[in-house]
Amino acid sequence: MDEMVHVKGIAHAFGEERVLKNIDMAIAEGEIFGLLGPSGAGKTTLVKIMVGILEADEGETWVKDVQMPSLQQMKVVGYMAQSDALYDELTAEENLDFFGAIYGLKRKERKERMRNVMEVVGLQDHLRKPVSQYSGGMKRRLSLAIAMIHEPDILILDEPTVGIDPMLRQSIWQELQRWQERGTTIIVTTHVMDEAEKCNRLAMLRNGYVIATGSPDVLRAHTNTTTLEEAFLAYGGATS
Ligand SMILES: Nc1ncnc2c1ncn2[C@@H]1O[C@H](COP(=O)(O)OP(=O)(O)OP(=O)(O)O)[C@@H](O)[C@H]1O
Repeated sequence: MDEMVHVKGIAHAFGEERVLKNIDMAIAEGEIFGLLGPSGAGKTTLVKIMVGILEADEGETWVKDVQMPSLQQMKVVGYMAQSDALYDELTAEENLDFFGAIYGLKRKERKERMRNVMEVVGLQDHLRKPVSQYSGGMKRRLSLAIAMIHEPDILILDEPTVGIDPMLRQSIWQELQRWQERGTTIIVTTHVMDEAEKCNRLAMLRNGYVIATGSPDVLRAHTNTTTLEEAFLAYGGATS
């Protein structure tokens, strides 16, 4: 199986604070890969480096054999940030159209995919509404739809289901699994254990270090624990 994302010896600091310390990670094509860790562990910083919007102080990041940051790889990656990057004064349809055009989609393609991704996130009836009238959860869902509009090979989602109700969260995960079946690689940050459970493999992060990597079953088996929470603690993941 091909490697989609390869991170080698990544280190990064903000001022004096060393946020990532010697991170190595390889993510294969078609995996759902989770970055699990408490707030401040460095998950967002790491995904920003993978996406290419932040350059690490040390190390290399490769996405499909191209070294990041790379403008060319923008079309390969769909990124959903933790804070929504939406145009409030535009409608959802106009936002999707704008981002679709940036990714080089033709008008007809944009129309078709718009409908499709808005159904995935349950917003098909709100296409014409200005984003300023969206709730926080609706904005999250629209951000996910935007990350998906160009059908990227790799979806990188930073806490995609925060603020989304359990029913919709479940249906979004089902859709992510369908995308995976079609070959999409999905990288997702979370601190929710039941979401981590849905990942094929996980990297557990704490204080800028990867403390363990493996499938949920392997991580539990290695630590002789029954839950991922217990496994995280057994690997030294106390949050204090
Ligand atoms: N732009 C920045 N400038 C200064 N410090 C930053 C910046 N971005 C992140 N940090 C710091 O880096 C550390 C790691 O932050 P990061 O957002 O990567 O963690 P996280 O694991 O994603 O946390 P959360 O789950 O709360 O999103 C934190 O201590 C944070 O304060």
